[in-house]
Amino acid sequence: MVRTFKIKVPASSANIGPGYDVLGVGLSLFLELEVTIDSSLAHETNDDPNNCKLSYTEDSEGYSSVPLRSDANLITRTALYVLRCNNIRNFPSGTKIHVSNPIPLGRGLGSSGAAVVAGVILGNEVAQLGFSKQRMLDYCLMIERHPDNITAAMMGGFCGSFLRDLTPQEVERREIPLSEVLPEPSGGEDTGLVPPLPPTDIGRHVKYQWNPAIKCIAIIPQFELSTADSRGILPKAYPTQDLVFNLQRLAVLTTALTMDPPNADLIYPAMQDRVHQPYRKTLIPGLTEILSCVTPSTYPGLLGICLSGAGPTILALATENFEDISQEIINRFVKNGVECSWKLLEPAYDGASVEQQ
Ligand SMILES: Nc1ncnc2c1ncn2[C@@H]1O[C@H](COP(=O)(O)OP(=O)(O)O)[C@@H](O)[C@H]1O
Ligand SMILES: N[C@@H](CCOP(=O)(O)O)C(=O)O
Repeated sequence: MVRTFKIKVPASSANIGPGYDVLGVGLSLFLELEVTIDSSLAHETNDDPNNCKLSYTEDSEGYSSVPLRSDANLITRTALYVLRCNNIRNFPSGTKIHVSNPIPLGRGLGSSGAAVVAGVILGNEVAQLGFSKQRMLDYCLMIERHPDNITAAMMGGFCGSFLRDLTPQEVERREIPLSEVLPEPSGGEDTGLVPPLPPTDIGRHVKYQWNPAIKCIAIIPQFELSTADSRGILPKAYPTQDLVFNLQRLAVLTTALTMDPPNADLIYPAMQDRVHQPYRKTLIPGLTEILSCVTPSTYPGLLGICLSGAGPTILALATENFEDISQEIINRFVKNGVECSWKLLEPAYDGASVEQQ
């Protein structure tokens, strides 16, 4: 018997200004996996971690760069981690995975978060583990250690999330180097290790309302900026007044985005940040000018503007005038030698999904 199912996971924009590592909104741009498993072969034991056939549509973002070996590709490495935590070494023989990915890589639209969520769901479906989304979040957070993209991609909508304090024993389990959590890419000796199960309820979240009149304009520069590099540039400590600056705005912003009609006089200042954007400006030409010069008073319809995730994409929240707003931001990037594309997106309210076919 052949099992076929489709996994869909939304992109996400994290931080939304002051909500560094806290806020994320799922977006209407979906990573999709078409999976086929020949269950007549599923019970065959096999020692090859690369026995599944992985392919991408030719129009997928990163088509020419993402690895197709399942112990090297982020989606399938993540799935292998879930399988191995549950005493299953590899994909069933005859597993085929065809990926369609419209989420630009390394741009601040949660491509890695979507890949990790898709991989955990894939592992859950292949092994028929019956995990809830909340339990799958634990596996995701063992791999992508900030909850904002992962939570928005898994749960959908506009989310706030935190990581709970772990017990010393859990920290010991949690602090396993990623190389032990995920199988080594091709060439690494398969140690046969069974990774410990992740602690439960590592991440907790709430889903906020979102005024549907508020649309998400993503202005996407053509250069990649890895999230790891963009996180590495941030200070390890902050002046109290900068943290208070962000906390105050975070508390106001989560409600301001639910209000009808939307109030730009509240949303625009509430989207300011002193924790990550000031330091990332050195990595993104034109960011300083764009965040300070494109305002609701110069562009009617604009509510707020910020770096999307770790960048370089700019997220502009607006109710109208989308073309003019995006063109102004594109023009300012071009003046700094950066070419861009743009997309008009909506929140993805339902998050990740699986459709049996
Ligand atoms: N659909 C995908 N398939 C395989 N790997 C992916 C996919 N999406 C993202 N990745 C991996 O994640 C990396 C980008 O992650 P990251 O630097 O966090 O940027 P982003 O802001 O897009 O999340 C890519 O270089 C690639 O290694
Ligand atoms: N809070 C994180 C969010 C990273 O989002 P991504 O879409 O760039 O992966 C950060 O700002 O580092």
